[in-house]
Amino acid sequence: MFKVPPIPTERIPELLRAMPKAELHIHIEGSLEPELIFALAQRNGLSLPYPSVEALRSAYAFTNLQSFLDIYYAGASVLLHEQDFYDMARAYLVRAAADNVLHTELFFDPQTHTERGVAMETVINGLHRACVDAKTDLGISATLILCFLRHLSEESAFETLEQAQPYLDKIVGVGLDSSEVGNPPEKFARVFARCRELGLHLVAHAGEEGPPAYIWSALDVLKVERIDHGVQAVHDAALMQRLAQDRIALTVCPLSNQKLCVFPNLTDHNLARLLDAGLAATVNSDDPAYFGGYINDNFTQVFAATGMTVRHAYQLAFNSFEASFAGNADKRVWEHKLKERFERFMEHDY
Ligand code: HPA
Ligand SMILES: [Zn+2]
Repeated sequence: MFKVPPIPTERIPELLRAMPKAELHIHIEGSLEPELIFALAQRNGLSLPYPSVEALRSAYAFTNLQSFLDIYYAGASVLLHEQDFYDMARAYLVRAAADNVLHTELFFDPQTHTERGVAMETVINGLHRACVDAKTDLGISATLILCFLRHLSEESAFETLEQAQPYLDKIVGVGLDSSEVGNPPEKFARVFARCRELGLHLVAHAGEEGPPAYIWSALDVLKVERIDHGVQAVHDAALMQRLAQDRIALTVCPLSNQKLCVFPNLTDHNLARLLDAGLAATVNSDDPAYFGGYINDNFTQVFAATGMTVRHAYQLAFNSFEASFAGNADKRVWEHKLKERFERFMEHDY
């Protein structure tokens, strides 16, 4: 185990921003800033039910997951053409590179678009082109994870998989998102089994608002490799043991949890408790345009609120590389860069 250098506490925010990291839980439609929503609406000749950027932004006051999802799907309705998807992903990737993100796995929700008559090809080609360009000119590696909307039917998920079939070389895996409570993982057992046969990686949102039982079934029925959110696992000791033993990563999103009232305050967040119990937790932004911050804001704010340590910082960044679906050669390079960055910090080199 890497011996973390004794970096002074007051330099932790700076360290958190500078350290290399991977982002594994980011809905690309949730990176759509109000300014870009308005620009795309204008470009596409659409009118919005808000008079200004400020009016739209001030509507971002959420009480739970559903209150957010309603406005999130409305925002995504300005995306029509391949270039729109490209521009959205490009804006996020530029922002992520500035936060020292070396690798990211972008969630996208095709049903939000195909239900409005936008072709799967338009969605995937636009996002994929942004990923290719980002590797070349930003030096950031980016891959795509197709998410099924769990409030829709199993039949719709199968139809979506069918539409994605010609583009499977452009996606690394599938996930499950949208309204959790009342839509348990079991509903998608067969479609996940099919995705597994196709060689795709599998993840699912579970235990954000839903019970530990949904995390168990994401693991045992869907056979996912990571759990998105998973913060409700602390209510089940046997589940905590299982997650720790199998090194199942949790992609935790502190500002999202705060904004959707999963925890009353950021000071109540259980991230340190998850790490201290030996779970492979990571920090992510979820929907940064809606929740008030990108990945570095998530890191600095949760550390400031809960008093986590340099050891936690190292562990979180290490976990993010380890839990990614990148190849082992890339992981070793990133982990080496991480160690080096921590060591250089001791020499006051920033
Ligand atoms: O945090 C989330 N949970 C479920 N679905 C979502 N879709 C975007 N963000 C989320
Ligand atoms: Zn999410």
